[in-house]
Amino acid sequence: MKKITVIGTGYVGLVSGTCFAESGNQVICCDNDERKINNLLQGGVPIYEPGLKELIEKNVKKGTLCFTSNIKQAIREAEVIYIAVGTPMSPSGEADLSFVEQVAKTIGENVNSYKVIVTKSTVPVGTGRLIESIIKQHLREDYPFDIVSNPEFLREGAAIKETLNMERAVIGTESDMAYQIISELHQPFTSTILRVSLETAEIIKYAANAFLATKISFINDIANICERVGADVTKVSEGIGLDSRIGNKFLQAGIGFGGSCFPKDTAALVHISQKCGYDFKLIKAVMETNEGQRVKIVEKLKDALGTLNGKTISVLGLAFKPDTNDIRSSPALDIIPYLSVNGATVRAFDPIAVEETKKQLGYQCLYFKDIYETLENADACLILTDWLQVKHLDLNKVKELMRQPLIVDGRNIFDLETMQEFGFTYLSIGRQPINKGTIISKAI
Ligand SMILES: NC(=O)C1=CN([C@@H]2O[C@H](COP(=O)(O)OP(=O)(O)OC[C@H]3O[C@@H](n4cnc5c(N)ncnc54)[C@H](O)[C@@H]3O)[C@@H](O)[C@H]2O)C=CC1
Ligand SMILES: O=C(O)[C@H]1O[C@H](OP(=O)(O)OP(=O)(O)OC[C@H]2O[C@@H](n3ccc(=O)[nH]c3=O)[C@H](O)[C@@H]2O)[C@H](O)[C@@H](O)[C@@H]1O
Repeated sequence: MKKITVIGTGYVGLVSGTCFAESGNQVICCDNDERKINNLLQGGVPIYEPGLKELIEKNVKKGTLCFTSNIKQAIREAEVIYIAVGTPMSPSGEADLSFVEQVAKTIGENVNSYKVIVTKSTVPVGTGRLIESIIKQHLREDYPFDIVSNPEFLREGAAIKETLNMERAVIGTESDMAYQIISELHQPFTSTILRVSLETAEIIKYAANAFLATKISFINDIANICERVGADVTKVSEGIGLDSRIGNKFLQAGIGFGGSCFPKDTAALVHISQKCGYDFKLIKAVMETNEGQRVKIVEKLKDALGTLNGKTISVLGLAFKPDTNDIRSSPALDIIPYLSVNGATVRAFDPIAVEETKKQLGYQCLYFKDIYETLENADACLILTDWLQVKHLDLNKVKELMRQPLIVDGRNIFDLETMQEFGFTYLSIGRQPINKGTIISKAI
């Protein structure tokens, strides 16, 4: 049992802290956002993540998990301190380290015994050393401490499952004692623990995200070729994915990657490489392809409708992917304002991300939690997130509700034969259009 303080109670901090409590440690999750902490103290959970609420309730009840905005006190009580604050993209594309630096200073000022200080936030190479020097600068007395990089690989929507059963833990540190402590913390979650240097651990995180982003842009480029040559990208994914050297994951073509990490981390990696004098052309191309996918889907829609002006468009999905209410860098945030500015009325559906989207887009669209209500009298349906509710749509009902049966699908949810059978005009990614140019408007 270790006393752990997690600084930053967001997606990563809250999930990690809760899972460390579940595996038998005494955990304090702290944050400088008092509203967030008050909400947690009152039993609320600021994010939607399957299984999280139950695990928080269980561990709070057991007394192994608590929340506070008194960060100084939480630092003093800890043996292990996890830094899990945000590292957002700055306007230049670089990772903004101001939250990390601020936390390092507060840690330095409050260290009162030996502590292991672990970075879980995704940070550019060299940040571990920077944290070490900031802490040293602010120490009140000459207390010993060790620095560790322990990057996070969880996926939103599967965060609890993937933390309790992680595929691997990467621990970057020079200290044998710190390695011992952090590897013991991970033993309940995985037997695959890789010990590396601080710098190697930091770059492993960026390399992992950049590689996954590359797979997505690669298949999207192949999808764009498929459209031109009459092939089907879903079959191409299957065909190449059967090769165990390639694997079938992250080969789903569509509107490209969103979320709080791939866009930010690919941009940060470009800066990391520039800083060390390397021109990482591949990752720049990955980003360019990704941006192009959002434009392409809107072009397909415009092309099918003739004009956006005066049209009613039902957008299905606001979150950047299913099972999360996270809308950071979600395609919907770019696409809805574009449709609206160009004269369309947008009716948007999402099962859980409506409140978050309202905060950003306000009344640029009408919001619905009922998927069928969203589709009433629509000239087109635009699928942006592969929610289960979208996959399970009753297509007969959809056809009845819409003004004309036009679906533009950014996630390749339906098979072409089904859409042909139901008589939709169906435009997807990397596959042949169905009934293009034959939309028949219903008289209403
Ligand atoms: N969201 C994800 O799925 C993953 C995120 N990461 C990385 O983990 C880090 C955190 O990401 P998220 O949890 O998504 O961010 P988040 O924005 O959800 O949470 C960060 C939290 O840190 C708090 N904070 C900021 N400054 C603080 C300070 N000085 N003192 C105390 N608290 C402070 C904020 O109030 C916020 O609650 C980022 O570096 C991200 O790249 C890594 C893997 C997965
Ligand atoms: O560093 C992070 O924050 C995390 O980033 C991603 O996790 P996440 O952003 O939660 O979501 P993913 O499931 O990876 O999806 C990212 C985006 O790629 C898109 N995607 C994913 C897979 C695919 O085949 N095609 C595709 O377009 C998704 O729709 C989504 O917009 C990584 O998968 C995690 O390992 C990592 O820890």
